[in-house]
Amino acid sequence: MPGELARYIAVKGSVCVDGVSLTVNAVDARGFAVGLIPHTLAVTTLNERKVGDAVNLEVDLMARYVARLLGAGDEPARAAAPPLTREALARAGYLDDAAAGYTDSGDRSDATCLEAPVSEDNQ
Ligand SMILES: Cc1nc2c(=O)[nH]c(=O)nc-2n(C[C@H](O)[C@H](O)[C@H](O)CO)c1C
Repeated sequence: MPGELARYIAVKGSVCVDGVSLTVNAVDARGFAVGLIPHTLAVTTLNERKVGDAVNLEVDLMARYVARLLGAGDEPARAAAPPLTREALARAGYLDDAAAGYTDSGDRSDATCLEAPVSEDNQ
């Protein structure tokens, strides 16, 4: 796991692996652990992953907001989090779209996920 992502991953928090939302069960210095239920294995490509494969990781938006709020003066943390707006929260599923006055256009070009490739080299 790239070091810059480790700060955003916490037990019981969410992480996206190859686009699949998962719950973090454990974290240590080497990385994090998740459990995979049969449904997830059946309907995603995660059952094709082998030890050492590179995967796409996306960390939780709320974790990045917290890091941003706590990270005054920490430029990487501040840059990683988008501005905290009702629309951004609605896009991420934390607010009802209508209540936020936001209509989903389906356009994810301004998506707020922080992505990083993971390989054996940077674990
Ligand atoms: C939050 C979450 N956590 C897990 C998990 O820890 N393990 C797991 O196997 N599946 C989880 N899921 C469900 C998957 O995101 C879902 O099965 C896929 O996205 C396919 O719909 C979800 C939604």
